[in-house]
Amino acid sequence: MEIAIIAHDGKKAEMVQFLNQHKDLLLNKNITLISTGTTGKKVKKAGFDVTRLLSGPLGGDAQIAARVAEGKCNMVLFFRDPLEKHPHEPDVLMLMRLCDVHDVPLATNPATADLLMKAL
Ligand SMILES: O=C(CO)COP(=O)(O)O
Repeated sequence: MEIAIIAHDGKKAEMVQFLNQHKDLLLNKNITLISTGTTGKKVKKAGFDVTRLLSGPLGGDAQIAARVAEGKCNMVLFFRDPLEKHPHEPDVLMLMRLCDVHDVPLATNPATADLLMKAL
């Protein structure tokens, strides 16, 4: 299955920590990771195999949203930073909307993502 991982700047360290906590599961379950550009760079540096798309502000969220709409992406882990403003907020909302339209599991914080990992 394909899982998208995205983290705003203030949440990137938490994303890497989260992935490390679930490393065994992510490596053993035939899971493919995709991500927005800068998140992917950090995640790759931490030793994970990930397909990087464009950076969020340049359209990365929109690319992932398209994969959700096409039925290619099966889960989205999106650690948003609710305390920061983002120029591409419309793209962020579109991604979350399409997850709801297509009933694709979406976690926007580590606690929820943790529950989704338990369900895998
Ligand atoms: O902005 C983002 C999500 O909206 C994340 O993009 P980056 O991973 O490129 O920082």
